[in-house]
Order: sequence, then C-alpha cells, then structure tokens
Amino acid sequence: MIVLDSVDKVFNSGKANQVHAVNNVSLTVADGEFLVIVGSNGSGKSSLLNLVAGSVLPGRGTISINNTDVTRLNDYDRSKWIARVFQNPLSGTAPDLSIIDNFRLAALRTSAKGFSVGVTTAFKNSIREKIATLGMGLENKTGQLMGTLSGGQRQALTLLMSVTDICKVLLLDEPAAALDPRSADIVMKTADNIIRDFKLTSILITHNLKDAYNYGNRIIQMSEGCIIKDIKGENKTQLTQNEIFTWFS
Ligand SMILES: Nc1ncnc2c1ncn2[C@@H]1O[C@H](COP(=O)(O)OP(=O)(O)OP(=O)(O)O)[C@@H](O)[C@H]1O
Repeated sequence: MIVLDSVDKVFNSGKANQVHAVNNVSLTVADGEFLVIVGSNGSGKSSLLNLVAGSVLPGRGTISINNTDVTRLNDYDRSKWIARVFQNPLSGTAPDLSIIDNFRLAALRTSAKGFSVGVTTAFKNSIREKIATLGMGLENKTGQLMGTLSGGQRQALTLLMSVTDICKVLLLDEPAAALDPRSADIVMKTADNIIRDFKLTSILITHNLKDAYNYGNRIIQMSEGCIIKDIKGENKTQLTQNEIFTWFS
C-alpha cells in the first residue's frame, strides 16, 4: 500500500520560476491496486511518481510504503521494493551487456551484500522460462547484447528484470510512449500480466487514451498539481472511452 498524506512539492521556491508541482495531495493506493494517472503536460504526474520513488523529496507531507515511512529515504534505499520503468527504452538496461548479464545485474540489485549471482545453468534456464512468457522469441537469444535489440524488446525485458520477489510496487512512467503500436501493445500487456502475477501495487502515467481505458482498476486526473478526478473499481469499468477522452482535452 502506498500512502501520501498532504504531500507538497514546490520547485524553485521563492524564485520567479517557482512551480507548485504537487499541491497538498493525499492519496492511498491499496495493495494490488493498479492506478492510472492522466492529465495535461505539466500537471504534476511525473512529480507525483518521483515523490513515490524517492527521486524527489517533498517539501511537506509524508509518504509511506507498506506501512513504512519512506518520506526521507532516497530512491536507492526504496529501490528494493519499487520497480520503475521509464519512457526511454535505453534507460533501464545496460546496452553493452548480454540479456543474461543484464538479468544477473538485476538479480544482484536486490540480493544481500556480498552475495554473488553466478550464471549457472539453473539461473539461465529460469531466465529463459521468464523471457519465453513474452512471446517474442528472445529466450533463445540470451547471449545477444541488449543494445542490439529493438526498443520494444528492451522495454519488455526491462519490465521482467525490474520486478523481483520482494518488489511490491511498480511505477510505469509512459513505458510505451516511444514504441510503435505493436511493441507498445506487447509492453502494456506484459506490464498488466506482471502486475497480476506478482500482485503488485502499480501506478501508470499515460497520455494514451486506449491504455487509460484498458488498464488499471482506478484512474485519477491531475491538474495544476492536484487530483481533480478519482474513479475506481466498478465505476472505472463503466467509463467509456469518450468520457475519458474529454479528460484529455
Ligand atoms: N526538477 C524540476 N525542477 C523545476 N521544475 C520542475 C522539475 N520537475 C518538474 N518541474 C515542473 O513541475 C511541473 C509539473 O511537472 P511534471 O513533470 O510533474 O508534469 P507532468 O504532468 O508529468 O507533465 P508531462 O505530461 O509533460 O510529462 C511543471 O511545471 C514542470 O516544469
């Protein structure tokens, strides 16, 4: 569960270019909830996600994840519980390492200090099995350099790598925005499957009407740093694409 209590973030405080990016927001994202955030450019969506991830710290308010107050923890200290996928497919993986070595690095991120993850046959097989679930045929190419893959392939692998057994929260910052429609579709479906399989608490930022309609069991709209609409559960399923469309204009 993610709880934001009266969270406020002002950039460039006291200067001519001061921006109230997140304005006294209180929000509880329940365990297993998949929250979609929409809103116009500059409405505060990424700032809100950055506050949850810890890459930005709030000026006021508190943030807790699974009943632990993380308000003053930096992003590195939260990263065990939080997986994050960005818009840029290049940002989540190491291009000069093979697929299998990228998975090995990801496994090391969440393992205890001093613990090493060797590329054993068992490890390789478990990664191949995971990759096969994507249906992209990449399970037989685990020795290939990550940098030689397409954006969609990298983004799908990033999703698989970022989620571990102890990960509880998945933050998706327009993960499919830079991809062609087919790859975007695969990445979004992969994300949805992972969220269900791992029972993750998730937040998706999107400018894509169809994704906002198809995914998630709750949708909020942000404007000028505030949440101005919040629709959940049964009420979200009853929303039409046309209704959501009006939120984008
Ligand atoms: N690090 C920063 N320093 C100064 N201003 C910032 C910073 N990050 C965000 N802002 C400002 O805060 C406001 C909210 O930005 P944010 O990126 O959260 O919006 P957004 O809804 O994610 O926009 P977009 O849809 O364009 O990505 C904007 O006016 C932006 O310029």
